Amino acid sequence: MRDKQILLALRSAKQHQGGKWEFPGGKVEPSESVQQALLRELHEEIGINVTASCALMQLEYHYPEKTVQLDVWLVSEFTGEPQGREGQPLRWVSVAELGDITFPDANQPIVQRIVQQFGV
Ligand SMILES: Nc1nc2c([nH]c(=O)n2[C@@H]2O[C@H](COP(=O)(O)OP(=O)(O)OP(=O)(O)O)[C@@H](O)[C@H]2O)c(=O)[nH]1
Ligand SMILES: [Mg+2]
Repeated sequence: MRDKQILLALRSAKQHQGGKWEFPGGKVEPSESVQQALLRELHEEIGINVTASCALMQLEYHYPEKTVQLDVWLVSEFTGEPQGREGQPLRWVSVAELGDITFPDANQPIVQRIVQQFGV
């Protein structure tokens, strides 16, 4: 989050839940903590260095083809200017705009929480 706006990235067509907007991130590797994965994924995918973050929520969602456990963190400070380092389009949206965006089905409670916590 920066200046009350939230950064989203477009998942590529060939990824799971492709063509939908995501909160940037990725899978935790066996050797690392969730915090380490957060820092690594955001550096790899959008080229930023996270300097302040806090846990927002955890959830589990059963897609027909797989189950995901999402550990969602709010990044409030970072250095570097975000860029789609894997060619993915990025966009900044206000909390009010979140309702108009197509997210993976698992994300509904995350959007609700952000609106609760940061919406007007
Ligand atoms: N990053 C991210 N993943 C999400 C969100 N919502 C959601 O259901 N997911 C699911 O969680 C999983 C995250 O994996 P990922 O594709 O980001 O993992 P990754 O960066 O390591 O990339 P990979 O595709 O190379 O394995 C995917 O199955 C994705 O569909 C979201 O908002 N952000
Ligand atoms: Mg990813």
